Amino acid sequence: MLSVENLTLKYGQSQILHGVSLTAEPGKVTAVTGTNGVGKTSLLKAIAGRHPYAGGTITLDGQPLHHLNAYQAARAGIAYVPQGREVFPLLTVQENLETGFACLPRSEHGVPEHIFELFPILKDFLQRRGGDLSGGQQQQLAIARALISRPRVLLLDEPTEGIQPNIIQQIGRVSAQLRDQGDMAIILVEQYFDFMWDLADSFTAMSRGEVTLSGRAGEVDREALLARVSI
Ligand SMILES: Nc1ncnc2c1ncn2[C@@H]1O[C@H](COP(=O)(O)OP(=O)(O)OP(=O)(O)O)[C@@H](O)[C@H]1O
Repeated sequence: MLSVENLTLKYGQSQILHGVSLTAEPGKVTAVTGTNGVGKTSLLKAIAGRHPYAGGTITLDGQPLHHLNAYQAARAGIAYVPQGREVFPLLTVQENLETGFACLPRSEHGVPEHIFELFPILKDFLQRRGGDLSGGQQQQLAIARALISRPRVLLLDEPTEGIQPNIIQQIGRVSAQLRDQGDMAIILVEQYFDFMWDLADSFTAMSRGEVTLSGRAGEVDREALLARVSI
């Protein structure tokens, strides 16, 4: 289980996160939501070692992760699919996937076949450049690349943004499949309410760097949560 406690984060002098706490259990999708600029991406960046946090603790299965950098976080089992995907446009799909090997020992350098079962289109396009894929295909590639390291925690930052409905459905199905395997905790930052509502097992809503509502599916009031996502 990933546990974030009382996390604070700053960009220079401006404090963005003010004591955020959440837990993400294996076999569950934990949704983090809120309007633009409330600090959702900053929270994921802190967990993924992409930006230092000022205070608080992050633990994975009870072990404190002491201010890891991105490489160390990946080695610890945390995979991050950034908003905007960050696919390398001039590298092929194959090469993009291989960048996921960076934190693995050489003996584990191989693209697991189940990745192509999740995203069959990638197998057809292995030699195509990342930049020539559609937005939806790039999102699939970004998720596939994150899965290469067999993470224990998968961080998805607005995976539906700018994606057509049929690919959104596929990303929903894949996320549910990964969740149902039971060994991976998924944190989903999302503003597309229905997608998140249908998929997630628990919800955390943020406003101005603080958690304003959290709870499990079935316990959280839909309208109260919706009000925190709508502007
Ligand atoms: N590198 C940075 N330097 C300074 N301020 C930043 C930086 N990155 C983000 N911010 C600011 O921090 C705040 C939170 O940004 P963040 O991207 O975490 O929010 P968000 O909830 O993910 O927003 P969105 O839904 O628009 O992606 C915003 O006010 C943003 O302008």
